[in-house]
Amino acid sequence: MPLDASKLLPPAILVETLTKRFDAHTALDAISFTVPAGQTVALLGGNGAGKTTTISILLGLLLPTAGTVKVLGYDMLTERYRVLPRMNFSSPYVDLPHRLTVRENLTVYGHLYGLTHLNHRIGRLAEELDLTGILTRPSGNLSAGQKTRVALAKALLNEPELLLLDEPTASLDPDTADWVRGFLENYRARTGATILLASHNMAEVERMCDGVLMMKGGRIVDRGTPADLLSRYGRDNLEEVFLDIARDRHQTEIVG
Ligand SMILES: Nc1ncnc2c1ncn2[C@@H]1O[C@H](COP(=O)(O)OP(=O)(O)OP(=O)(O)O)[C@@H](O)[C@H]1O
Repeated sequence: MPLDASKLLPPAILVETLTKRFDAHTALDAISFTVPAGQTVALLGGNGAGKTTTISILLGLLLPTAGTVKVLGYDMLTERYRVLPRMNFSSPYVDLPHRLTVRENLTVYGHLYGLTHLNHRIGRLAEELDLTGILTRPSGNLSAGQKTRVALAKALLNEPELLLLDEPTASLDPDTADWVRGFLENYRARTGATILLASHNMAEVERMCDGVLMMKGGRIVDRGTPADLLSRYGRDNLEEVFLDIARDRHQTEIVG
């Protein structure tokens, strides 16, 4: 039987009893989950469920109130510097400086990662992501689809082993969104990278993800493969499962 290398690696993400409070508000309430190396896992949940807070803590942008976060085997509180070069993220809510051209932005980020052969790397990503014609355009003047492709190029500059994506296809037309999903699937197949994505698009999650973490009110209220969840809730698609969870219609009421 062939050996599955991912089983020999530490989980890409290990989160134990992670809590985040903003003053009196508990945004994350002692959540625990694992993302095995090489898998694509979705964080799902309604507005305010805690998805962005989780991703921000995984990136080291927010400090947890309590709990443990290990990324690629290292503690994010004490050994962040070891893992940051091996991970990256993309979010439609984080804009690149508007006045810098696309090439200038990618160059600045490439230097932050200490990358060598940066022009070659930018040229290659520009070809893959169809950016060659807009490298000299100011980043502030791009369409949503172009901005998403530039943000992905930024996220892939260091060829990350772990990619965190906050709503990777938000505000894209169906054709561009489909292209982005295909691109990410190819990236994962080529590099063996792990992807954690927050999404409101259930079809995207069914297509791309091995695992789903359903969040609500700062807790993980259900989890499993998309197929597990469909069968447990007796539903045909994840959108219906999502609505069942959002509206507190429990599996037992639906199935049994
Ligand atoms: N800096 C902050 N200060 C105070 N409260 C915050 C802060 N950041 C997030 N919150 C609160 O924490 C909760 C979780 O927010 P978070 O942004 O993680 O949700 P989300 O699941 O990403 O939602 P959405 O789908 O709307 O992006 C929300 O109630 C939010 O108002």
